Amino acid sequence: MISRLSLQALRVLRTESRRELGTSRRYISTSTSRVSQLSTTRTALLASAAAISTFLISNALLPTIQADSSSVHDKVGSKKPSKLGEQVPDRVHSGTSEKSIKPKGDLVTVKDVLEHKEGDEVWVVIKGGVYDMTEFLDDHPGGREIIESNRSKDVTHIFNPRHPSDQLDAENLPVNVHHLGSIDVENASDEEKAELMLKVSKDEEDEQERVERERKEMEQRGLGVIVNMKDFEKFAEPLLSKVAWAYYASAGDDEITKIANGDAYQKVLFRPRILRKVAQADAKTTILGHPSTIPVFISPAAMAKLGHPDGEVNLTKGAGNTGIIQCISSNASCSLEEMSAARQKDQPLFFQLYVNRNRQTATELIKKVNALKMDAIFMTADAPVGGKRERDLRLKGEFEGPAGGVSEKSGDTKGVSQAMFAGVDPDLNWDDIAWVKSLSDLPIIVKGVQCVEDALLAYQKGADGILISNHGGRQLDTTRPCLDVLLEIRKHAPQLLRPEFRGPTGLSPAALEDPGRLTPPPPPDSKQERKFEVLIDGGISRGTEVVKALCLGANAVGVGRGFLFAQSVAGVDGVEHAVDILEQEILLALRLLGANKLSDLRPSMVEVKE
Ligand SMILES: Cc1cc2nc3c(=O)[nH]c(=O)nc-3n(C[C@H](O)[C@H](O)[C@H](O)COP(=O)(O)O)c2cc1C
Repeated sequence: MISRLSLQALRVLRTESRRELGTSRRYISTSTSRVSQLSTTRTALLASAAAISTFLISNALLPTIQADSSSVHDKVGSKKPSKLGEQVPDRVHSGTSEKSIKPKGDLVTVKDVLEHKEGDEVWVVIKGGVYDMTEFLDDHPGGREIIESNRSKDVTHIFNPRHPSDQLDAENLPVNVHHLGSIDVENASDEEKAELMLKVSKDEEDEQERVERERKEMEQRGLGVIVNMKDFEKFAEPLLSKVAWAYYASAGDDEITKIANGDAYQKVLFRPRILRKVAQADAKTTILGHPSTIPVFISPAAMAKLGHPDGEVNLTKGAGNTGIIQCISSNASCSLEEMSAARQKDQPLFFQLYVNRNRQTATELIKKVNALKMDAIFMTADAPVGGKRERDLRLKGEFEGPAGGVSEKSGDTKGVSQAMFAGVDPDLNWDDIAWVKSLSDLPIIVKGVQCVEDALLAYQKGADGILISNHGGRQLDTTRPCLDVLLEIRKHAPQLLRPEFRGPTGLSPAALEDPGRLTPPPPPDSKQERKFEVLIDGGISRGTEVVKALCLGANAVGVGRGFLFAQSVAGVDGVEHAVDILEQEILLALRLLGANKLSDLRPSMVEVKE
């Protein structure tokens, strides 16, 4: 059976297929012997290729690059270009790469591909192109099994939702993946075509039908049925594939922290003030100096394409249209270029950095982030290794290939999450803040702070702020909810907060002395030496929760899953609707609290139940 995407590829190829077949035959045999010669030096090639291997982990967004003679400590391209798209680092293949001398556009017969079902060379077909993956097998973060078990197949429909659409462009292809030419489907027999196609299991067919049906139903319902952020999750579940749902919803072990993150906000209660003019209310703020219409940013969450074909680009567009800020994941399923192209003029974008264990690769990524005019780097520090996310692990077979299909469910295959962390440096440490700073002038935020000691260290080591986060409960389970970390910082290191937020929660003597004052003045000796922002995410789904976090001194909050589900349900419209819901809820909370704007908020407006 021919997959939908392959039919599309077939149509595209029809024009190309008229090219002379003899050439491609000659080319294939040449290429085969060349690869055989290369096999003697494979070890050496793999060693150097590993240095710049890509696909997904941090470097998914990276082009393959020539070894850079400049020091990794050089600041490169950190000055903002005047126009979007300027100063993108050169994307050059290694001059020694064999594939760079392969002619493009040659036709490879289906028969040739099928003949590689056995033997040393592992070929696959993706989006009409034939690729020799042999040298890349060990570098593939999802494991070699997924490629090996689908060798000589058209794997487009496994590839697409997990990789940026420009991943196969010459400049983004890992140096050890060789593009052999275009597949000649036109001249293949029906049997050969059938053999090339991945077998779609009944389960998978049913799932595709279910997803399409649910999407249509959702379109008919319209976004009016979604009145709060939790509704997005409810409506997203039926229209997501099992794999996507498991990946988005999963958290570490028993998911205790994930649940506690949200529940913690219930112990913070408001102390509203009355009889204040609240007709005018405004939720605008700045985050790291950049304007935002609400004090909420999109926390970086990978693999948005699992939920919607346009993936993270939905988040970029939705954020741009509503004036909020997206923090892009290192493991985004759209490329940085795709998101940059969708970015509006002057739209701020933050970038979340997983530091690759190969520091040259990490350096190139930071250079690229500089050159693409991102506005801050969020260095994720709570994920030296991936958490044990069991929903995801249980579906690992389905992640790797269609259930019941040709893909073998090997014990070594990885779920989506596990595949994500293969390249991350587990030795990332406090000195690396200085290292990142040596490569970029952008503000550095340490993401994943979970106790006051580390908040203090982040300040001491020169970070420009912290994101209190436990990765949405996806890492170490039974860590405290993020709100408790904010409370601990208030108690033991209030100097990290802005002066007006260092006072006590609840009733203060100053307020009793002047009950008409909405906000007691900041303590006189509370001069902050350096601008340092305290951000928080985890379990936030309500405007009231946003306002509570702000009363307690957070500059802004991040929302991860909420936006993933919103874009899954309705793409850009879903993101815009989510921002609208949050904005309305924040404004309502402000008004009912007796405040008109975020700068009115103070700790005295809440009380914390112990
Ligand atoms: C599906 C998913 C993928 C995520 N991917 C990343 C990531 O690539 N990098 C990162 O630093 N955090 C990642 N996170 C964590 C989020 O940035 C954020 O800390 C978390 O989602 C906040 O909790 P919430 O989902 O309850 O809002 C991810 C979270 C989810 C749910």
